[in-house]
Amino acid sequence: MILTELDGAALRVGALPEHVLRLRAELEQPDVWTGPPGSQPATGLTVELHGLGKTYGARRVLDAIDLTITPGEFVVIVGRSGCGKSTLLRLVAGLEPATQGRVTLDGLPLDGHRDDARLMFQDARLLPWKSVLDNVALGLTGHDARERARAALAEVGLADRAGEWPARLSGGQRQRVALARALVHAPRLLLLDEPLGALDALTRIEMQQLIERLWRQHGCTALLVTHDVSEAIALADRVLLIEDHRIALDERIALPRPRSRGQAAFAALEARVLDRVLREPARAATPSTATARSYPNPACSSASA
Ligand SMILES: Nc1ncnc2c1ncn2[C@@H]1O[C@H](COP(=O)(O)OP(=O)(O)OP(=O)(O)O)[C@@H](O)[C@H]1O
Repeated sequence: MILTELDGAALRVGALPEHVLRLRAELEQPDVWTGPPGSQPATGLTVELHGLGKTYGARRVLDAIDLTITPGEFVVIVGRSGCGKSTLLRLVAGLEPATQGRVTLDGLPLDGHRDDARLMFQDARLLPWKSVLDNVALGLTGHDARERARAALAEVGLADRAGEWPARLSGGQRQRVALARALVHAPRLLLLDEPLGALDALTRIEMQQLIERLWRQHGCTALLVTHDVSEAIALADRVLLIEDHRIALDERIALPRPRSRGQAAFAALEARVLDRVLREPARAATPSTATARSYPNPACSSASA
């Protein structure tokens, strides 16, 4: 049952609300391609960081980071506030230049923002004077632009809200529109900067499940920044911890999908990663030793970045 965890949460507050039942039906659709008719799922980009560093004036944020993200992988970045998570995402998005090293996508040096990499932020950033459909269709060209936008809205369960103004949607619905706006371009890389940070707990879990399903169907590579370790364990193939300007932990999450927070292995991993994130940086191991080797876990394998 996909929504065991959601059911559990809902049951604690009473009967399952109608929107949860609707979402359950949506999520339990077979895992088949639901993109625009005639289109194909994308192939995820390979993302490589070679000695990547960033300073703002005298402030060093990231230092000599090496990392390879394989096509279709879902990588989640966690770490204390201000450690450089969003900075890393912006560098991979080509929104800012690195001050040291470089990013390559499929082996090609990144040179500014690319159309096949799409971003989603905590704030949906919809244009309030355009309808939901026109927001999703923004930047699309061709006679079938609106049809493709409609298909993307259907993918996120909002086909019936196409003509609405963004202001009339809930926060969760606005984030669904933002997700549709990203996916309509068939991105090969999806960059998610704390997109669920402002949502309530139940909506957040719904959105995690939606993102996971659509990431799988679309076949893109995904890089997500979050403060929420539970969200990281729910979604990630790998969880990276940024600490002291470097990747201090690179933990492979081998739990089968879809995942449930009710599983003992989930809870154990969450507790272990959270414990590592909260450890005082001064007492943390150096990047070369702070791998899961210090935290043996039969369910997971891990490697230093
Ligand atoms: N444009 C900028 N100019 C100067 N300093 C910046 C700039 N952007 C970020 N910083 C600094 O870089 C550091 C890392 O910021 P970043 O936003 O990447 O952290 P974060 O881990 O995403 O934080 P949070 O979890 O609080 O969102 C912070 O000290 C921040 O003040």
